[in-house]
Amino acid sequence: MWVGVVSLFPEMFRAISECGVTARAVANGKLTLAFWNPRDFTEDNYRRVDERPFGGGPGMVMQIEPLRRAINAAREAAAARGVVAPVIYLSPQGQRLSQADVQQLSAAHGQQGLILLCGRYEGVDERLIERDVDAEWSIGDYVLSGGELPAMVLVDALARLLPGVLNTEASAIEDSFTDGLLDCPHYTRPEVYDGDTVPAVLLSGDHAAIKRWRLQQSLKRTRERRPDLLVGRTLSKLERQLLDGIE
Ligand SMILES: NC(=O)c1ccc(NCc2cccc(O)c2)nc1
Repeated sequence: MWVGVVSLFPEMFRAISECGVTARAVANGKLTLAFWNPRDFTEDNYRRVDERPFGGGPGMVMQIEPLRRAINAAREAAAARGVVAPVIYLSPQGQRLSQADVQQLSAAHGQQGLILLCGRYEGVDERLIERDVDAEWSIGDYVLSGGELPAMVLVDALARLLPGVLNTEASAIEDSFTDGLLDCPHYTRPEVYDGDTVPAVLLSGDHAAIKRWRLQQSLKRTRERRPDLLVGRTLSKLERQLLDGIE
């Protein structure tokens, strides 16, 4: 998967290109990150990328031209690789991103690519969004100092869905729970910690019982913490029984 990033702080992305699962995906060529800094596409001596907002008010707004030039450079690089890459803008005004959306984005663009536009300051001139942005996404209802962290969140979530990035066993587990439920509790050694034991079923070796227990825990945890996730969800007969506490 090829991801073009338009950002004033490309060095921030070392957090995913140099650490963990995403770093391995970059190292083995499953994920490619390429960067364009709007400041390199300025023409004035001060390399201006922002200006005061028309109509007054606090903060600054990112100007159209450096962003357009950076996006066009990213588009050319994508085209040179035969990749058609939509431009995604991360902002609090975007659609709330869910795992289902990540799966859809992965299915639609996972093998191709994306261009991620990271805003700073109070955001970008609306005319840039109208002309060049294909989709606007938000990772949550809070304001951050830039779109870089949301962009890394999206890249991380997409990278985990790429074939071979997670070991097959882990991704199988992930799939069974990312079908809209919260994850079950997890335990590992020691078996007893300061008097606290591990649920016996997990030590039983009865894989059917373990699978049932984990599903029941996910369902109960989801009902307790995120009942909204169960709204409109058709439960299987087994899920209904497990939720109602019938072992
Ligand atoms: N919730 C998010 O995905 C998110 C995204 C970006 C961001 N900051 C940069 C920015 C960008 C645009 C407008 C704006 O007001 C702020 N903060 C939060």
